[in-house]
Amino acid sequence: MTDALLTVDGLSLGFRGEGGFAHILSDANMTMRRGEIMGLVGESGCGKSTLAGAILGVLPRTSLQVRGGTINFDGIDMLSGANTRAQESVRGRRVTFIPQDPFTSLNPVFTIGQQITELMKWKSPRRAPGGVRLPALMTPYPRARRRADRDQVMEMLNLVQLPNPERLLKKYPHEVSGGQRQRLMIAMALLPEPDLIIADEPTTALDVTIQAQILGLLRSLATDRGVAVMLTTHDLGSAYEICDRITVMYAGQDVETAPVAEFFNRPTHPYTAKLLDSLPEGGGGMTGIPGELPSFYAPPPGCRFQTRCERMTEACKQRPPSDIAGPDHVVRCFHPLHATITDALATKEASL
Ligand SMILES: Nc1ncnc2c1ncn2[C@@H]1O[C@H](COP(=O)(O)OP(=O)(O)OP(=O)(O)O)[C@@H](O)[C@H]1O
Repeated sequence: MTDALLTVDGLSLGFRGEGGFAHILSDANMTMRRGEIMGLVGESGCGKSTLAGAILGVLPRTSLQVRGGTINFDGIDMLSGANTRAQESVRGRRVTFIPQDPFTSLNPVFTIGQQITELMKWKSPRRAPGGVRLPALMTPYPRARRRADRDQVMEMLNLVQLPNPERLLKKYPHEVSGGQRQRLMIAMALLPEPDLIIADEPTTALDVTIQAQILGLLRSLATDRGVAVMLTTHDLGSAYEICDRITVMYAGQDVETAPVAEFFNRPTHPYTAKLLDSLPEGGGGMTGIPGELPSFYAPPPGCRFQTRCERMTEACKQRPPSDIAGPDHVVRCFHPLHATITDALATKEASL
């Protein structure tokens, strides 16, 4: 795909723990295009945050083992150990992050202003990449850049509709509300002028009336600025409101990817259909699919969803289904729910 900004291809990784090796992602794939909002949805524990963490490079190094696959951001291999300088120039600058809980991501002992100044010192779009590396305290922050950065901060705080930005910068994190903190997080994610924002359930910690405002703000700012957003969420209602495409994860694998209208009108993987059926009226969380996720320590050969699927056959037990692509619609299933995809499957299987 020519317009791909981020490509995750066949990513398999996990953690070594007391119970053995936990296969958290197994042959996971996803693509992000410039300027789009992609929803990454699925039940709790299916690997959404782990995939986000792998892209951001924040998974615990001591227990993490990458067993295969690639993450490519705009031509940069984000997994290679030989590429750390290029990766550093991407993380926090070209790829930024909005956390689930804005309170724990701000340091309680520094004012908001001090924390934004620190962010801009290192991640401002005016900071020249590369150069000589000095210890943090000796790294200069020239006055002219500091002034231009501050102007940009004020403009951004206005854009995210935070009143009295001058006063806000003097406050400590505990002195502002959850909604204001999350607006601040959106501002901080946008300030480096990234190409991609990873938003990991950015509204879960907020009051339900504030959630829609925050997501609407994220959508409009991202669209205005042409920034891609990867939104991990349990909430299919929110994904419907703001996403262009949706990828469904199940047990560490992407099982279906489709444009948002097609996703809701023609769910094609049996798991997606069950997810949509399980929605309480009016949208909301995902509960109520009988059965459990398979063990991460000993995932079944074949399809991961087999034990919960009414369409399961012998083939599903024996080998993993491959991705079958319709136009712009990818599903990992031997028995998809729609004829167009089934036809594609038949053609592909016949040609093997
Ligand atoms: N460092 C780690 N060591 C061992 N297991 C881990 C580690 N990090 C995550 N896991 C496990 O990986 C699985 C997937 O977790 P992950 O947080 O990626 O899922 P998720 O889909 O984002 O869930 P949620 O929606 O609840 O945040 C979980 O079972 C989790 O316990």
